[in-house]
Amino acid sequence: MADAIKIDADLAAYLNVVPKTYSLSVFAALVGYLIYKWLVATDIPHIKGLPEIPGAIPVFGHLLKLGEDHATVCERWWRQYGHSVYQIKLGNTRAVVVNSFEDCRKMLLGHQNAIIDRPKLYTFHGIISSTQGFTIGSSPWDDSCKKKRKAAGTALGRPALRNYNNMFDLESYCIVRDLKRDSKNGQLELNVRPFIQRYALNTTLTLCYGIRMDEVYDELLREILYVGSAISLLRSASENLQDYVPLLRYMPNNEKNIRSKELRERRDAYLNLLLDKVRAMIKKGTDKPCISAAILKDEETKLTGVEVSSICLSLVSGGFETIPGTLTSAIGSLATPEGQEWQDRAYADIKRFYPDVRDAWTDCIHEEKIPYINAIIKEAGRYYTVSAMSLPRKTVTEVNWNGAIIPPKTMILINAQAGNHDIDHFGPDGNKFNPERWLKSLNPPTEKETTGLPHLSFGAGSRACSGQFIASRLLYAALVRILSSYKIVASEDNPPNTDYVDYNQFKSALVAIPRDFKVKLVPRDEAMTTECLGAAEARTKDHYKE
Ligand code: HEM
Repeated sequence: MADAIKIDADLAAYLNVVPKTYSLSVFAALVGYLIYKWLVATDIPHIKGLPEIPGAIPVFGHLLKLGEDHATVCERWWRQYGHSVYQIKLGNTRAVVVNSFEDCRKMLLGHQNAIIDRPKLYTFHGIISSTQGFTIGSSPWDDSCKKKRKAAGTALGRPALRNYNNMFDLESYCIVRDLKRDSKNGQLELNVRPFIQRYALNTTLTLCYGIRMDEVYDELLREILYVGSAISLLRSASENLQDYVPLLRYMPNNEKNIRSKELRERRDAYLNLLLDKVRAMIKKGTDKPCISAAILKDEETKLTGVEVSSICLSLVSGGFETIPGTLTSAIGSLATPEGQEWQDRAYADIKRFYPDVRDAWTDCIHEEKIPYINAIIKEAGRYYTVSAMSLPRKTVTEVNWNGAIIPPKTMILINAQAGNHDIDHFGPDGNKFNPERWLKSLNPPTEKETTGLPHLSFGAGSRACSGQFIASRLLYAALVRILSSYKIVASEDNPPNTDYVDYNQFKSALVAIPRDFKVKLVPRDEAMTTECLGAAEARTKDHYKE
C-alpha cells in the first residue's frame, strides 16, 4: 500500500515537472528561433525566382565572403553558379547584383525609371555628408536631386563645353609644360599621375569656383585630393561593415565614425575656404564666371545654398579620381612594349588629320575627330573600369526580372567591371587592352559606329554620369598633346601593372587608384613641342589669374 502511495506521488511529481521543463524548452527554442530570424533578417525579404548565392551567414550575410574586391568576387560567382543576375545579403541589406554586359544594359536602360533612386548609407550619408549635403551621385531621387542633376547636366553637357576652351587649353598645356620641366625633357623617369590629378581637379575647381592651382604639389590641391580619396574609401561596402551591420555602429571608440568626422571637418574647411575666396573675388570684382559665384551674387539659379555646395562637391569629387585613374592607366598600357605600336599608330593618325602638329594642339580642345585617339579613350574607359561596381542604385517601383518581382526599395548593384570584360559581348580577347577593337579598319583608322552603349564605365540611363562628355574631352585633349610631344616608354625598374583588376592599389575604394609606376618620355620633335608650348602659354597667360 505504502509502495502504491509512493508511486502515485512520484507520478504526480513527474507530471508536474514535465510540462514545466517542456514549456521552458519550447520557450527557449522559440526565443532562439526568433533571435536567429532577427540575425538573418534583411530589409527586403528573399526575392522569389531570383537565385541567391549560397553561404550567407547570420548578421553578415555574404559580406565576409565578398572580401575587399566585391566586383571580382561577384564576377567569379556569376561564372561559378551560372547566373548573371542574383541576390546576395550585405548584412541586413538585400541586394541584386547584375553582371553580364547584356543584363547590365537591360537593367540600366530597360528599367531606367524603376532604378532611378540611390540608397542612403549610414556612414556616408549620416556622418560624412551631414554638413554639405549629398553629392548628386549619392542623392536619393527627389525634387532637389532632379534640380541638381539638371544644373550639373547644363554645366557639363556638350553645348557647354565650348565655353571651357580656354580652360582645356591652359590645363592641358600645364601637363606638358611640367612633364617637360620635371623630366628634364625626357632625361628623368617620372610618375604621370600627379600631373593628371592637378589637370582633373583644376578643371572642376575652375567650373565651380573660378579657382585653379598652378603647382602640382600645391598644399590645398593635395589636401583636396587626399581627403577626397579617403572619403571614397569610406563609401565602399567592404570598408564600411557598419552600414550593413547596425550593431557595429555602437562599438565603443568606433574608429569609422571618428575618421568620418575628421574627414568631414577637413572637407568643410577647404570647401569654406574656396567659397571665401570666391566671396573675396566678388568683392574685388575679380571673380570668374562659375557656379558658386552665380549663386553668391544671387543670380537666377533656383538653387539653395546647400544645393550649390552639393553640385560643387559632386563636380569636384566626380572628376578628380576617375579621370586620373583612367588616363594614367591608359598611359601605362601605351607605355608597354606592345603599346609602342599603338602609340605609333596614334601619332600617325594625329599627323593624318593635322600634318602641322600646331593645329592638333589648337583643335584638340574643341573637337574630337582623330579615330585612333577616340579608340584609345573608349578602350581605357572599358578596360580600366575605375568605378568597378558603378554607383549603387535603388528601385522605386517593382522590377519584373524574367518573372521574378524585385520589390521597391531594393539595392541594385551594377558590376561594371564584369560587364566590361564579358567575353560573350566583347569577344574572347575581352580581358585584353586593345584600342583597335573600336576600329572597323586600320588603314586608315576608321571608328566602328557604336549604337547605344559602348561600355558600362559611365553607367547608363536615368542616373548616367553627368560628366561623361567633359571627361572624354579632357582625356582627348591631354592624349593628343602628350602623344604628339613624346613617345612614352615604361620604366624598367617601375613598370606599370596593366592587369584590369590588379592595377588598382585599393580594391575596396569606390574609385580605383592605380599603382604607381614610372615612364620615360622620349621627345618626338623638341623644337615643335617648344613652339606649341610657347603658343599655348601666350594664349593662356591671362586666364584664371587672381
Ligand atoms: C573617366 C571619368 C568618369 C567616370 C568613369 C565616371 C563614372 C561615373 C559612374 C559609373 C557614375 C554612376 C552612373 C550610374 O549610376 O549609372 C557617375 C555618376 C556621376 N558622375 Fe561621373 N565619371 C567620370 C567623370 C565625371 C566627371 C569629370 C564629372 C563632373 C565633372 C562627373 C560627374 C558625375 C555626376 C554628377 C554623377 C551623378 C549622376 C547621378 O547620380 O544622377 N563624372 N560617374
